[in-house]
Amino acid sequence: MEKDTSFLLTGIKFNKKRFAGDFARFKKRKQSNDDGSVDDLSYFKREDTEAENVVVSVNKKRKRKTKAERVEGFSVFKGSDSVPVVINEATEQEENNQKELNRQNERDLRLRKKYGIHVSGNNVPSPLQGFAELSTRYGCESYLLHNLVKLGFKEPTPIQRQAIPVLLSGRECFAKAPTGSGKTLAFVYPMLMKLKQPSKDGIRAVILCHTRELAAQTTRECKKMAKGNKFRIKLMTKELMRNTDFTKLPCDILVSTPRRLQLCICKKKKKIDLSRVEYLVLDESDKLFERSLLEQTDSVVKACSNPSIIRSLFSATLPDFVEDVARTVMHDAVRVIVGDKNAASESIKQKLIFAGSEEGKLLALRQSFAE
Ligand SMILES: Nc1ncnc2c1ncn2[C@@H]1O[C@H](COP(=O)(O)OP(=O)(O)OP(=O)(O)O)[C@@H](O)[C@H]1O
Repeated sequence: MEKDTSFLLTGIKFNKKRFAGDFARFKKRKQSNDDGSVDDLSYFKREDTEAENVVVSVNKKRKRKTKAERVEGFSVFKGSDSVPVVINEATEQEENNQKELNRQNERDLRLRKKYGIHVSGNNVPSPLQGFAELSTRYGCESYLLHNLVKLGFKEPTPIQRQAIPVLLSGRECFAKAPTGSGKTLAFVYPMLMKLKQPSKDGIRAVILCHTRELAAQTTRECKKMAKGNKFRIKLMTKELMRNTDFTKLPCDILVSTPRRLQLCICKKKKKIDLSRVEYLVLDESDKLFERSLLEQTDSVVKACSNPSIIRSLFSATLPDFVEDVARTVMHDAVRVIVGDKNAASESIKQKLIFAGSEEGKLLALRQSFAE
């Protein structure tokens, strides 16, 4: 027993003679080890390679540390060391993401400044650099891009740059931009992109306009932009109101004035169902919220009862009371303003003349018209 203990403490004294056969075999094996050609270590080698792969993106300092640890050769520690490396990698990834986000925010700010776009709201999507991004960022179908080319539109207008990404990201929106700045395309394109294909599920989008003329014009624009797809785009005419069984009307997008649509909502029979509407646009919304149209506009907004509806307000001016009323029904809306809020369009020339009196005012006006 004692002998056994000393054997453990002092190590092995190998009797070369007695174990000559084994010794010869052992020696052979040792030589092979020295050559470095033995397969036994291949498992660790493989592990080393894996460890190297893990640290590839980590900085050099950390890489050296891992190598030093590897020299000690304790695979069990190597294994546990890979945990902090992974955690560091995750932190580094987060840092990189944050840096990229900051860079993106700077790019967005620059672009907005360049085009006079002002936004407010949470996480406002980046403005479009060009129409090509409709395809790269949002997978826009080729027929829509083709229509842009046919219409001769090369670059998005400022309101289109910002309002389109907002609506495509499923956000509700207040948009204010001067007359003639391309607001129609800004709300029609995202609508067509989101609706994707015609469907028999009833009316899926409504565009409300304050006059019949504007409704007719918007319908024409909408049809031009949708060319190449079989969307059923209908204008609410007097005839349609009188003779249509709205329960059977094949229609994807309906354009109407609030008054006409309200009458169809209130019909006793064959009335219109707006409960599946996914997109509601109030064009020239400041006019739709005027006293004469407010009640009718309100009944249309209420009839569009789909909880996941996306509502948007487009207008050349955005009075505070319109925004206040609209905010009571809209969720997490983004406000997009091109130019100054409620300022006249830049294309309108303004001049201040000191007239002195009422008479002087008339004189100044006459003179101005004569110029
Ligand atoms: N990206 C674009 N590039 C060139 N022209 C465009 C672009 N987008 C729209 N337009 C054209 O600009 C004109 C004005 O557009 P639109 O009627 O949509 O303006 P709007 O802002 O809705 O004006 P309003 O306030 O009078 O309704 C139209 O003739 C339209 O075809």
